[in-house]
Amino acid sequence: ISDRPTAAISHVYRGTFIHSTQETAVQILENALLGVDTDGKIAFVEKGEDLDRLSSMFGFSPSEVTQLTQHEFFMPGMVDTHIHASQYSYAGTALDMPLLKWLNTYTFPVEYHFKDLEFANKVYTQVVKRTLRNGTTTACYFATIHTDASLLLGQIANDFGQRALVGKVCMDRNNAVKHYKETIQESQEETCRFIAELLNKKYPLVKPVVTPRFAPSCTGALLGQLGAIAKNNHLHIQSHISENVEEVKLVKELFPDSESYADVYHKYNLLTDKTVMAHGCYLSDKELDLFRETGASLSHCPNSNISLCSGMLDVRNVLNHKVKLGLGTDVAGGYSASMLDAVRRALDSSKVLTIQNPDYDTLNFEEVFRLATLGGSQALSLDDQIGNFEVGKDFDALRVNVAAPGAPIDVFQCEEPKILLERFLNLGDDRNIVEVFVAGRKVAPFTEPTE
Ligand SMILES: O=c1[nH]c(=O)c2nc[nH]c2[nH]1
Ligand SMILES: [Zn+2]
Repeated sequence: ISDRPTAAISHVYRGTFIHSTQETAVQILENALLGVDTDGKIAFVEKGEDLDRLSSMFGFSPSEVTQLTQHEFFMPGMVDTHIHASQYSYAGTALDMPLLKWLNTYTFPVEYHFKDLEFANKVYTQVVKRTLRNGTTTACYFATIHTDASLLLGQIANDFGQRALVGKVCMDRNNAVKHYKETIQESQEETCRFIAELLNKKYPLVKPVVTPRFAPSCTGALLGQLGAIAKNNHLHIQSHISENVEEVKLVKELFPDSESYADVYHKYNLLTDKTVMAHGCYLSDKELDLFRETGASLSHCPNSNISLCSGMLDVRNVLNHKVKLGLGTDVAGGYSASMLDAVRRALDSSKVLTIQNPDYDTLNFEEVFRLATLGGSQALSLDDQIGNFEVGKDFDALRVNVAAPGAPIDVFQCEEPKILLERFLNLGDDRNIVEVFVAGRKVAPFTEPTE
C-alpha cells in the first residue's frame, strides 16, 4: 500500500475470509484484516499482524476492529443470475409438467395477476426479503409484462438494499392465456418507459435489463426492436435458451431461417457481453463458441432443469468453451429461492453426469462456490464491482457462522476453514448467515424498512 486512502474507513473486520479468484477457486485468508470505507468499498485486505501499520495509515482505532469467532468466516455475497420474482408466489408447487405446458398451465395465469399492484407488492417484498436473508446479495430478476409492477420490484429491491437487475418481461406471442401478452408496439413502448422511469429513480444498485421472455414468445420484429433498445442504451439483456427439447424444436419451426437457437438471438443483436441466457442445456459446441465470441453468458439453473425434467447442462463443457457462467435458482421452475440449493443441485447434476459417464470431469465444491459468487458476477458483467474481496470492489458479503445456535450443522471440534465452507455449502441455511452486507451496508438481519 502506498497511496493514502481517499474515503474514510467505516468498518474493519478481522478473521477468516474465503473467496475465489480467476486462478484459485477457493482462496482462504486466515487472520486477515479487511477494511470497508464509507462508500461501501473494500479499502484493504491485509494480514492481521499489520494492524498497527494499517490503523495509522487508514486512521482507525484497533479497538474498533470486529473480531470473527472460531467458526465464523466471511464469503462474498451470492449472485442469483436468474430468478422470476413473480413466480415466487407459487414456488414449491406445480412441478408436474414439461416446460411449455407448465408455462401455459401455471405460469402465465399467475403472472397475469401482477397487473394488481397490491398483489405484486406482497410477493415482491417477500421474494426480496427471502433471497436477501438467504445470502443473495445480487439478483437478476424477471418480473412480468406489467411496467408499474416491475418498477415496484425495483423500488422494493432498492428499499431493502439488494443489488438487482430488474426486467419487465416482453412477449407479443402467446395463444394460451388470452390477455397475457402485448402488441409489439406496447412491448416496445412500455420497455422504453420502464427503462426511463427506473433509471430516473437513480437507485444506486438497481438497474433495468431488457427481457424478451424467450424466442417462442416473441416475434422476430420485437426481438429486433429489443436488441436495438439494449444497444442504444448500453443495457443488460436476459432471456432463456435451449432449455427443453420441445422448445428447441418449436424455435426451429418459428425461425426457419436461423441456423440455430443461439443464431436467432444473435441475428437480433441480443447476444452481447451484457447478455445472460438461462439454461442452455441443448446448445451445440458451435453455439457455445458464439457465446464466447459475443461475450454472452449462461445461467445454470439445475433445480429447474431437474424439476421440469428439462435436461442436464454439461457445465464442464461450457467452462471448457470459456463461456461465462453463473448459477440461478430459476424460481419457480426451480422450487428453492436459496442459492445454497443451487450450489447443491449443481453438484448433484454434475455427479449424475458422472454416473452416466465415469470419465466425466465432475465439478468439485470449490468450483461451484466460485460459480455462485465470482462466476455470477462475471455472468452479469458486474465483476468490476462485486464477486470477491478485491480492494476497490464493493463489500457484498455474508458473515457465516457454521456453529450458529439453532442452525442445522453440528460442529464437534475446531475445523479448518475449507471444511467449514464445505459443511456450510452442503448443510447450512439462512440461520448460518448471521449478517448480510451489500455495498458495505448491513441489509440482513433487516433493520429497515420495518415489517
Ligand atoms: O424456466 C423457465 N421459466 C419461465 O418462466 C420461462 N419462460 C420461457 N422459458 C422459461 N423457462
Ligand atoms: Zn427462467
